[in-house]
Amino acid sequence: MTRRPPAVVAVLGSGSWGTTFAKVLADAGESADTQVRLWARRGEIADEINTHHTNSRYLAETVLPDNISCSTDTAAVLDGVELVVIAVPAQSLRSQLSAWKPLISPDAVVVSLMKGLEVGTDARMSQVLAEELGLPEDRIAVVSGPNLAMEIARCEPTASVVACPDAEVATWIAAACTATYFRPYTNTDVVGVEIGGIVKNVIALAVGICEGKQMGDNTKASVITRGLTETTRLAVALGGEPETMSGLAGMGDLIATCSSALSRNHTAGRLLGQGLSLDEVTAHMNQTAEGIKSAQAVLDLAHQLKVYMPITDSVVAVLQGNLSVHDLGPRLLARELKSEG
Ligand SMILES: NC(=O)C1=CN([C@@H]2O[C@H](COP(=O)(O)OP(=O)(O)OC[C@H]3O[C@@H](n4cnc5c(N)ncnc54)[C@H](O)[C@@H]3O)[C@@H](O)[C@H]2O)C=CC1
Ligand SMILES: O=C(CO)COP(=O)(O)O
Repeated sequence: MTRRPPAVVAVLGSGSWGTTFAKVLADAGESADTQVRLWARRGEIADEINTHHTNSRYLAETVLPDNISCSTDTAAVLDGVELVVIAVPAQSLRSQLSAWKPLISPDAVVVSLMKGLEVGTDARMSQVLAEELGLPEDRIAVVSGPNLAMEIARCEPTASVVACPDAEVATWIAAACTATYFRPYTNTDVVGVEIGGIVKNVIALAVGICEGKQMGDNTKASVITRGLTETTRLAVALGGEPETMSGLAGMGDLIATCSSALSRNHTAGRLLGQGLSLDEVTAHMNQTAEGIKSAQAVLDLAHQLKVYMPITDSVVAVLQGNLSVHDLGPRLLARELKSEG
């Protein structure tokens, strides 16, 4: 029997992607009169959304649907909700879950939109959710793909992946976020989908550095391609499927993120390539570039699993100040010759 759509959906996190995905859910559920409750940390964000149906700090002049409400009252946002979507910076997730756990319905499905590895534990966001909320894995899902928020806020068409070990749960979530401009595919490979979304941010830093140094398309294409190779190595070592990496959550997101000035990770890399220090880049960014903090965790996982990730290794060396952006290319090119595989 097909499960009915959720009457109410909660989205925790009113940044660019949380607000945009709330719009996707609201547009998808318009005919079913779905109500989307968005949680904001700051009252002024909630007031603007409820009054003007905009979130100008993150989405400029995008007008949000009327079936989105926003509140700083987490209990009110989560009350009785069966589908909870979380879109906060990865490094902030765990510290908030202890307060959120008693407010989340015991039968809720929780979806992560986050693309980071937790510093210190190297844990994926779905793992953090399972640990802190005590939910079975078939009630935790991930959405990831070529999903630059600003383009989606403008209703520019894209596809994405909803991953959950339970295919029926993935299908139920996908139905709840299917809009005329947003086409979610389903996958049961949570590991592969998450790793694709996490490591592409690190590769995007490298491609951004190439951009900042005004290197050519051949160079960037080579970094993107070899970046997909090392991403796939890590995903498979963690139990992911190689096919997932040639899909939307792997190659798709890598292409979008490494090609777009909208990408915060690509932008951070470009600024590094132009000679800014990491502190200067961080001060310049008013949004989250997950790759900056996740890169070391990705490399830690690679070392633990004996997975060779030379691009990630070089990005970490740059971020740590142990490698100049001018030496990143030569370091990668000077390695011993080997087969492409
Ligand atoms: N923006 C995009 O195009 C996309 C972002 N994502 C992922 O979505 C996740 C959320 O990122 P964005 O919405 O882009 O971030 P953002 O930088 O646009 O907004 C961050 C949001 O988190 C809040 N925040 C910051 N620190 C916090 C803390 N310590 N506790 C609670 N909330 C805090 C901010 O107030 C803001 O509402 C990230 O993991 C990102 O990789 C995934 C796909 C697309
Ligand atoms: O994940 C994203 C696109 O799919 C957004 O990328 P950035 O976090 O680099 O902006």
